Amino acid sequence: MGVEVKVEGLTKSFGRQVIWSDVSLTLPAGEISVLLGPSGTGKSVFLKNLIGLLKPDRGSITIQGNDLTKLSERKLYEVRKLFGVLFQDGALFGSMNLYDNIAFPLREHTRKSESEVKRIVDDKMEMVGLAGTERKLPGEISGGMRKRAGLARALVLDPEIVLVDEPDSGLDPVRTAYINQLFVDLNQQIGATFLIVTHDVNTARTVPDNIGLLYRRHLAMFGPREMLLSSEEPVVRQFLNAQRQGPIGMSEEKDVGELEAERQAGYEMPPLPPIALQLLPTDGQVRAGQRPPGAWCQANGVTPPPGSFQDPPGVAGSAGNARHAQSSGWTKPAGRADDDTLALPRVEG
Ligand SMILES: Nc1ncnc2c1ncn2[C@@H]1O[C@H](COP(=O)(O)OP(=O)(O)OP(=O)(O)O)[C@@H](O)[C@H]1O
Repeated sequence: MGVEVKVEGLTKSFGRQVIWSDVSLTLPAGEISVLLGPSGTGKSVFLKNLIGLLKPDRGSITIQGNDLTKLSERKLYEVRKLFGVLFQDGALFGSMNLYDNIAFPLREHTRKSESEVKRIVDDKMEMVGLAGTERKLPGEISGGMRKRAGLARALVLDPEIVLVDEPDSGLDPVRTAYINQLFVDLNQQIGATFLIVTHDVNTARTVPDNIGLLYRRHLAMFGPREMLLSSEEPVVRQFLNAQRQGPIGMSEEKDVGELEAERQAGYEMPPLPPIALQLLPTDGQVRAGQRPPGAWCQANGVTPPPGSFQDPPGVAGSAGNARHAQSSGWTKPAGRADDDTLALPRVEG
């Protein structure tokens, strides 16, 4: 399950306002990718282009050999069935209970019997932890539950590609952590290709296999998580480390004067923080797209920042690392203390 999405030279404007131009990236089949960018850089517009709700000015979006930008409305309707989308607010119908909201795409797009619909809805509600809330109305539940209901609805047609727009908006950090874990678990269970649009740096640091950053109407960088988290590229470094110092200003980019003032004030970019361990599925299995910690750095001769790939404080006995080791063939080199810096993956044969 999960299909590749290949975007080449995509450009979108509204009238004379260019939102972004020449965006090229490939979402690898079955992997989780995150798209970051300052507010207003066109991340949501990018998602809407991917599902054909907006038409780009130029460029192509290729899925299973079809260029979505060139499809007829009828063919596009068919290809859209590959997608499950979670919009920012869950986009639930306020007058329908959760069961009917989640059943809606099945009743609308398939000829399944009501007993079959019930089986699928029950299954998806269980997957997102909402079993027992079928009769609740969207207005009676929390924002986090609404998102999970929206997610269940996005899953009912068994999508190959799941698009998520700002899952953390309006959620506290704990609920954000829960929903992030849910994405990892779902990716492991259904194997779909995930693209998550977010501003949340912690999500970007711990969830995806790949990260992209939109900035100044371009895709500044897109690639494996470890590549961006060890990047010295000023924009990438500033954004991923949530710093004030760097080229991104209050309203998009800083001008030359602001940068010069910053330089004269002696501001320097702090050292790169450690690369966190990537979240594992809760059942301890490794997702198909998951790479062993440090694999990209090792393959590319990059020394990760000190302290990388350690368990977060409070995880006794390096349980997380042990789980990585167990399931990915990765081992911590002998003779290194638990609080030592980097342990690289074992290179096979
Ligand atoms: N249908 C539309 N017509 C005209 N302009 C639009 C339309 N949709 C979006 N825009 C403009 O495109 C720009 C990018 O909007 P978008 O919502 O994609 O940004 P974003 O990166 O998702 O922002 P945020 O992180 O704040 O949600 C904004 O200037 C917005 O006003």
